[in-house]
Parts: sequence; C-alpha cells; structure tokens
Amino acid sequence: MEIFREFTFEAAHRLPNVPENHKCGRLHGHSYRVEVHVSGEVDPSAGWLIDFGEIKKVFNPLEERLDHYYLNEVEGLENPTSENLAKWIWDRLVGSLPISAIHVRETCTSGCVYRGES
Ligand SMILES: Nc1nc2c(c(=O)[nH]1)N=C([C@H](O)[C@H](O)COP(=O)(O)OP(=O)(O)OP(=O)(O)O)CN2
Ligand SMILES: [Zn+2]
Repeated sequence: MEIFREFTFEAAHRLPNVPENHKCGRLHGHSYRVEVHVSGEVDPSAGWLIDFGEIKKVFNPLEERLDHYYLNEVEGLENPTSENLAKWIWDRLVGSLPISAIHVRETCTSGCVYRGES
C-alpha cells in the first residue's frame, strides 16, 4: 500500500547554472507543492499504514526551513532545481518515515518524482 500527504509552501529561487539569459537565472518564486509518499503494510487493527498526521509532523520542520525563504540560501539547496529539492527532502525524511517517493511541483505543469537511489 502507498499513501501520500501533500504540502504547499511559497519560496523564491534562481537557478545559478543555467545558460546566460535563461529566464530561470533571474530571481522568481513558486507556490511549491510537495507530495510525500510512504509505503508498507496496512496495520489490520488501525486500518491504516501510518497516520497522515505523522507525515505532517515529520515534514513540518522542513516546511519551516523552506516556506517564504530564498532557497539558494538554504544549506544544500544552492542550486534549487526541482530535482535537487526532491532529493534534499528525501535525505531529511528517509530516517524517520518509510518513504517511497517525493513529488515536487514548481508550477501546474512542471515537476519531478524522486524514488531514491536505485
Ligand atoms: N529539469 C528542470 N528544468 C527546469 C527547472 C527544474 O527545476 N528542473 N526549473 C525551471 C524554473 O524554475 C522555472 O521557473 C520552471 O520551469 P517552466 O516549466 O519553464 O515554467 P513556466 O511556468 O515558466 O513555463 P511556461 O510554460 O514556459 O510558461 C526551469 N526548468
Ligand atoms: Zn523556478
């Protein structure tokens, strides 16, 4: 079974390694949407894999480090692409939750899915 909890936060960034004149080299912001996916067996007594509230509790400190910040200034996010952000989140949750995927959406039409190192 796989469940997920979605989170949203607002943040600014610029991509430092894009070619000159690429629009994403300029400072801009996104309403980020992050899905934290967790997989495992459903506890027959509880009827759930894990309380959604537990995922929220574990994600909360990360949200506090990201929401309304300039992501380039967050340690480990000096090049804050969706891919790097998804891995940054994975690396900080993997010890606390049986995560199976992190989805990051920068816009309604662009995002990435990270399932850990294969
Ligand atoms: N593989 C990646 N490509 C791009 C990333 C990224 O993180 N990984 N990021 C960006 C920019 O942050 C940009 O703000 C978002 O990309 P884009 O889809 O181009 O956004 P737009 O809403 O501006 O798209 P339009 O349809 O052109 O309006 C770029 N690429
Ligand atoms: Zn962007």
